Formats: sequence, C-alpha cells, structure tokens
Amino acid sequence: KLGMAYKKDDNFGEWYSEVVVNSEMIEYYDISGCYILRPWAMEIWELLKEFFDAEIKKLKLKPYYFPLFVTENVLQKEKDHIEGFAPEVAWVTKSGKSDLEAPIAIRPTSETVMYPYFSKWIRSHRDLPLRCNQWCNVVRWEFSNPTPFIRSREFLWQEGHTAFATKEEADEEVLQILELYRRIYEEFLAVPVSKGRKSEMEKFAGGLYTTSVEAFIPNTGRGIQGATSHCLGQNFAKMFDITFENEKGAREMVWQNSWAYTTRSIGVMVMAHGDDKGLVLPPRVAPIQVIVIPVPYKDADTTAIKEACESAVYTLNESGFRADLDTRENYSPGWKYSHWEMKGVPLRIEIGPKDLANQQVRVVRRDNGAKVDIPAANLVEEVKALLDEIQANLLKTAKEKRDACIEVIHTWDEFTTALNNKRLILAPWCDEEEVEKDVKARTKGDLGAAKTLCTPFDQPELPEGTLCFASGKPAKKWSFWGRSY
Ligand SMILES: O=C1CCCN[C@@H]1CCCn1cnc2cc(F)c(Cl)cc2c1=O
Ligand SMILES: [Mg+2]
Repeated sequence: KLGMAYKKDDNFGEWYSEVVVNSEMIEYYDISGCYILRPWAMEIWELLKEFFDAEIKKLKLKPYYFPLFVTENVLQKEKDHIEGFAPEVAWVTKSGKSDLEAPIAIRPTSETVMYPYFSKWIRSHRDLPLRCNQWCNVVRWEFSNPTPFIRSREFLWQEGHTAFATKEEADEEVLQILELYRRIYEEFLAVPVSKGRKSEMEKFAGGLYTTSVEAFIPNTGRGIQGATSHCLGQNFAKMFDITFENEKGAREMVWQNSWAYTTRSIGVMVMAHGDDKGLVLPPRVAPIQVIVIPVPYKDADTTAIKEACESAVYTLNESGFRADLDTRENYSPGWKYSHWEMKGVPLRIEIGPKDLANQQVRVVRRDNGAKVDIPAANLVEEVKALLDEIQANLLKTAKEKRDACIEVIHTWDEFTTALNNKRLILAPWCDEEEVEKDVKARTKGDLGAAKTLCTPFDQPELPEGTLCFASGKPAKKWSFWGRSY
C-alpha cells in the first residue's frame, strides 16, 4: 500500500492509525484495545530495553518474573488505592467448562503479587536494598478510546520495585530512574519531556509522591505521561508487613519505590516525528538505519550495481550500523523509496550507473528529504555524521514545536483561551487540591477536563505577590496544566 490517505494536520487520529499500520508496526486485532506488535515495533522496544536494562543493572537491579495471576483477596489487600481501578481488572473465572472456586485477576500492576514475598524475603538490614525489575505485560480493561501503543488493554512494560532501609536511599533512586526515563525519551526517541512532580490528586494514591516525565502532542494539544517513578514511602511496608531488623536490633519498616515505562513510548515517538509520508524514525531506535537501493538502468551493469550495494551494506554493518538492502526484482526503485519512507528509515542510499562510474553514492535523508552525493570511500564517516545530525535535528525540531505550544498564563480567561488553543499551559498555582478539582469541574467537556500534568522541577521565578490563576490565592509554584491522554 503506497502513500497516506490522511494528512497529519487534517485528521490526526486517522493519520496515526494509518502510519502505525502502513509502517508495519501494528496489525489490528479482533479484540478491541488489543494490537499485534510486529517486528518493526518490537525491534524498537528491544533497542530501548537493551539500553534501559543495561543501565538498571549498573544500579544493581535483579531480574525477576512473577506470575501473571493474583488472587482476589490479595488484590483487595489495599482496597483504598485500587477501589478506583476495580472496573479495569480482568478476571479469569473458568477453566474449560468448570468454574474456578474463586476468580483470579490478571495483573494490572504487580504490587500485590510481589509484596507478600518481599515481606517473606526481607528480615534483616542485610537483606536490603532489595532491587527487583521485571519485563512483562499487564492488562487493564480500559474503556476510553483505545489507541495503538498509547492506550491498550494489554501493554508491555518494565516495572521496578525496590526496598531500602532509609528514605534517603529511596529518594535518590526515584530521581536516578527518572533521569533514565528522560534519556529514553530525549536521547533515543528524540522526544522532549519535562521532569516534574505529580500533584497529590494525580499521584499514585498508594504512594508518598510521584515523579514523572511529561511529553506533549502538539497536534492534539494534549499532554501525555511518558513514564513514572514513585516513592511509596512506608505505605506498602505497613500494608504487607515488610519490616527488617536494623543494626541495633530494632524492627523498622522499609522505604519503597516503584517505577515503569511502557510501549506507549513508541506511540509518542510516532506522533512526534511522523509526517505525511509516514513514520520518521530517530536513528538510535531505527531497526534499519540505512536502506541501500540499487537503481538499475536499461543496459547498465546490474551485477556491478548489486555488488556495490552489497559492499556498502557490508561495510556499514561492519562499522556497527543497522544497514540493509532491497534488491527485490518485482518492485521499482520508486516504489521502494516510498515504502522505506513510510517505514521511516532515516537514510536511503541509491546506487545507479552514474554513481558507480563516479565511485559515489546518493544519500537521501528521511527527516528533511535532503539529497547528497558522497564518495564511496567516505561512506562510513559520512553516514555516521548524517545519522547523528538526524538524531539531533529530530529532537531540536520536536523541542521547538513543543516550546511553541507552551503558554504562560496568569488569569482564568487566559487559561481557558490557551486551553481552547491546544496549548501546554504553565500557570501559577496555590497548590490546593480543591482548586485542582474546581478547574476539572469548570473545564469538563467532550474533549476532557484540564488537569495538572506536573510541577516541573525546573521552576521559573515566581514574583512575590503572584496569584493563583484559578483561585486568586497566593501562588506557590508554576505547574503545567492541560488536557491529556
Ligand atoms: O505506576 C507504577 C509503576 C510500576 C508499578 N506500579 C505503579 C503504580 C500503578 C498504579 N496503578 C495503575 N493502574 C491500576 C489498575 C488496576 F486495575 C489496579 Cl487494581 C491497580 C492499578 C494501579 O495501582
Ligand atoms: Mg489507568
């Protein structure tokens, strides 16, 4: 299938759905909210996993795998924080024709699966820190509009669950992990994010505080949580009796963290960089970074051209790049150009008789369409330079687009105007939950209500006497507000 039926700026939802299918990342499935992740998506997930797993191993995380299933009474353990989630829990009630004695839940997250065993394994301060990470799927039977990668009923993630003797250690790790999430988005996916703290209303109810990296989708004017790193305090230690004997022989509760990022990150990348030719991949997550295409000419030496293509691919792969060639006889060069543009491959190399004669190759950038002829002898360093430039250019462009959407406001009228203009709003806030609830109530509608996205760690100066845009009370902080996914 060549070409896009929808334009990104005309019909974003249809454009997105078409890109993820035409680029062969996603196949729709006959259960709503469930999608098949094809190699073009899984290879990206695996490149991110390779980076993140190596980094958390440096932080001494150990790999675990806990069961997919959790009993009803264990899941109900902390009913306060799950009562809001109950509708999205999927239950197994039968095996074959017979009913199970008690229904079994499919994990929507693994606190209740893991923490009874943390309680068993942690006895002494010598058992701490406990650092557990698992790569797995989770199921949440969401009802709001399902979107590939962004909101699905099953998704892949990593969930880290750690336990420390002191709050200081927990606080430090929360931020170490958050920095890794920033790197995932900015250094790999080329998506700008803001690090910050969630409000008391938006945080994980079972925890002490939540930090997150927040992205923004200019086309819809919606914020989106990129990843989250919670300090749980001693809340779960109390619930699950996770205590340790300290050096002085006294019994204390542990301090815990939990943190996750998901396959949603891939969808955010697609939305940020895609264009009307399809996907645009940042080189660091491109399964194929360079596609080499022979351009045969009627009586030209097709064998020599093909050999030149093979040698270019070999040289690039030997130098650590992910290069491939498309020598399929049944497709024209033109068809191949469109196909690999749809798949978002960062660089295309064309080799025809003229290129062969001049001992050069024609290189075409996917991000800006620039064409450049480079001497075959300089292939490796020129490709490296181009891929680095594409990676940097994608982040720079996405940052400029996101920054252009940020609007600093001071009054309610400015707030509602900015909201209707699909802005990412930076507003002075009195930090009162009642006001947050009030803003939600005053802005609810079919596009969804406005909410706080995070209070950025990077706080602009707050002049003395600045008032909260919504309550008129003295403002305490600048927070990002907006509609969200
Ligand atoms: O975000 C993370 C990082 C990784 C480990 N978990 C936490 C909190 C997850 C919140 N959350 C999110 N969604 C949930 C959905 C549910 F159906 C139930 Cl029962 C519970 C939850 C729930 O606790
Ligand atoms: Mg949810």
